[in-house]
Parts: sequence; C-alpha cells; structure tokens
Amino acid sequence: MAVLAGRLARRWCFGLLRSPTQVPALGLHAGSPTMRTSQKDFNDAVSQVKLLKEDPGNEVKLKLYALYKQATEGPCNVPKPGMLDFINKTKWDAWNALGSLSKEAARQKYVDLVSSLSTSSKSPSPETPAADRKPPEGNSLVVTSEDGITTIRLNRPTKKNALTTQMYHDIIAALQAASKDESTITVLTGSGDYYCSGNDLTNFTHLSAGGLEEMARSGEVLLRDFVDCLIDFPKPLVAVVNGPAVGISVTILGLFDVVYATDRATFHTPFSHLGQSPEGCSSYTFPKIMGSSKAAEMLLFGKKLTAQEACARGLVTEVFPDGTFQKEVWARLKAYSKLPPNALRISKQIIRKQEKEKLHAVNAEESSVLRERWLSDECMNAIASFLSRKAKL
Ligand SMILES: CCCCC/C=C/C(=O)SCCNC(=O)CCNC(=O)[C@H](O)C(C)(C)COP(=O)(O)OP(=O)(O)OC[C@H]1O[C@@H](n2cnc3c(N)ncnc32)[C@H](O)[C@@H]1OP(=O)(O)O
Repeated sequence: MAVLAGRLARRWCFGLLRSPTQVPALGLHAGSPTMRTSQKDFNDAVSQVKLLKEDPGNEVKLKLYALYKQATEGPCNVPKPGMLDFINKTKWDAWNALGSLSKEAARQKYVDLVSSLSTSSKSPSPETPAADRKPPEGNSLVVTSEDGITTIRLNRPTKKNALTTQMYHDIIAALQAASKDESTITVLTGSGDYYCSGNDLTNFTHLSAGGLEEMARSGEVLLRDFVDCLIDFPKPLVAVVNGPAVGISVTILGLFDVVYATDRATFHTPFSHLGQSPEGCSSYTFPKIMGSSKAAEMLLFGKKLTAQEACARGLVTEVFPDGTFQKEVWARLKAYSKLPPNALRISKQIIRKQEKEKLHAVNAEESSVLRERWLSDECMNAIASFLSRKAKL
C-alpha cells in the first residue's frame, strides 16, 4: 500500500514537473506585468521547473500545473474526474479555478511563479541540515525479541506511523508469532515523534477491480481479523505510547493490559470528522473504562485528550515525563518480564475470559457498520479533503 501510495504521489509529481514538453509557439515577451512572455521564456521556465533542487510543496506544484494547462490548452473543459480519483480531481479543480484566464496571462503568471521559485531556491546551503532531513523509510514494522519482551515497533516515522494495509497484516502475523514465542510480555510502540496516526488514509485510494464495494468488504474483514487477534492475545500486552496517538491506535488501547504514555502523548479519535464510526471495540470498552459521557465526548465529538486526561479517565495506566520515558518504562518492563510466564498467561486468561465473547460480537458489529460508513459520501468527502491537502503533487 505504502509503495503504491508513493508511486501514485510520485507519478503526480512527475506529471506536473516533467511531462510538459510540447509548448506551442506564442511569440510573446517576458518580464513585468506590462511586458509580454515569449514562447522561449515560457519554455525556459518549464525547463527550470525540472531543475528545481527543492520540492516547492504541493500548493505551488498545483498552481504550476493549473497555469501550465491554462497556458497550453486554455480554460478547463475536460470532464471532472470521479470523486474517488482524488489526485486528478484536485488537479482538475485547480485548473478549473482559473476560469477564463487567457493563455497569455497564464503564461506570464507561470513564468513569474517559476522565477520567484528559482530565486528563493538559490539558498546558500548546498546540503540539507541534518535536523531537516527526513529519516529513511525502512521496514514499516520492526519486530525484536530481547529480555523476555517481544517488541512490535511501528516504523514509518515520516508518515507518523500511519497503518498501511500491509502493516495490519504484518501486525497480525507478529502477534501470532509472539503468542507462541519464548517471551513473557509483548509491547506495541512507535518510532519517531508519533505513536501512530491511525489508519493510513491513502489505503482508501487503492481500489481493485471490485471497486469501492470490494475495498470496503476487504477492509471489514481485515479490521475484524486485526482486532480479533488483539482480543485473543494470550500474554500480557503493553502499549508504550511514545507520542500522539490517533484513531485505531487509540481505540484498541482498551484491549491492552497496560498502557504507558509519555507526557507528550495525546489521544484523539476523530471518527465523526471523518464520517466514520468507532472500532477496536471502543464502543464497548471506552464507556466501560471511563463512563458513557466521557466516552461519548471522545468517540462522538473527537475530543483530544492529553496523556494526563487519558490517565485520569483510566485509558492510560501511567504517564512518564518525556525525558525519562523510555528509560523508566523499559526498566519496569524488564523487571515484569522476569515474572513466571505461565502465571501471567493464566491470570490474563481469567481476567479477560468473561469478556471475550462480548468483545468478538462488538468487533464484528463495529466492523460491519464501518464497512457501510466507508461507502458513505460523508466519509469519502472527508478522505478526499485530507488527501487533497496532503497528497504529494
Ligand atoms: C482496515 C482497518 C481500518 C480501521 C479504521 C481506522 C480508522 C482510523 O484510524 S481514523 C484516523 C485516521 N487518521 C487521521 O485522520 C489522521 C490524519 N493525519 C493527520 O491529521 C495529521 O497528519 C497528523 C495530526 C497525524 C500529524 O500532523 P502534522 O504533525 O502536521 O504532520 P503531517 O500532517 O505533515 O504528517 C506527516 C506526513 O504523514 C502523513 N500522514 C500522517 N497521518 C496520516 C494518515 N493517517 N494517513 C495517511 N498519511 C498520513 C501526512 O500526509 C504527511 O505526509 P507528507 O505530506 O507526504 O509528508
């Protein structure tokens, strides 16, 4: 999924910055608004864009695209792409917004925009400072086992550890392996500044031949399997919440045995904003943990909690100062991992036994309701809006 999303994004970027090769002769002059842009100036600007050292950002790339189309083809009169064709729809919107702007004026604006970019990109530093460099994306999930602890680490820090479809499958496999390995405790945590930003919203853009219906159907099955796996997990399951948590990474916390959080963490379930509904058994566990009105504030209205608030509501076990979070938490977990593993398993089984059947039923219902939500206009519009703001153009 991540690879496809990246490809989609890159294709768009290349489409915008590299494909305009045939530009008709226009015979105008460049310069200030009173001067006119020549074909050569325009062609030069098109070539200059390809050589930009810095990514000018989505907004600028969208402007360049729209102006290029207007300058070369005139006002947008091609059919509007479908709602799910997020990227092409955003490009179409930008072009269409230029209305009846003349080709000459569009060329002039294009050349002016490129000229301002070329000036601003002549910054003195030839190398990006280390602090600004994005860490390379390696494996999206890293599983390690040490000192009696199996750690499942979400490892997409540049995407705030958003969960791709592949990652759900990989987490299921990792949990299944951990349930049988030698370790005593299993931990879920994240790399970088976020714990997890929830479901990767670009998952919705990868439609198979079965279209939207098929995407929603397979999403329902995947969600149910993923949450079932957490419900049935036989060993102590600990969340080490190293930063903000969003969506499904929050809702499943009710299925963990212990949740440790840095004081930098926040807990946010913006389902209504996304036209979606709660999952991860949170429609049952949250009211049970924090009472129905506090749960409603989170699950209906998307109230974001601080770590301290989440702790006061019982969702988090303990909050640690960020500076000592890793040291304190891992020291504690190492000590716990020396406890007799069979006693821990048996105790967990007794604690969770009464609930299991109920949790599976809740999970099945939440997954089925979400399947319908994913097909709704409310949900599609919310995702289209996120992607049009965030997609790499
Ligand atoms: C099959 C099972 C389905 C289960 C159903 C689950 C439902 C949910 O989990 S609902 C919750 C979904 N998540 C969100 O709505 C969060 C969306 N993301 C954001 O709102 C923000 O990105 C943020 C608040 C998490 C972080 O904001 P900020 O600090 O400003 O950082 P950026 O927005 O610039 O993010 C960096 C980079 O990461 C990409 N990204 C972050 N989260 C997601 C995501 N959930 N899906 C896809 N992409 C995400 C973001 O687009 C940026 O990418 P680039 O622009 O390419 O750098």
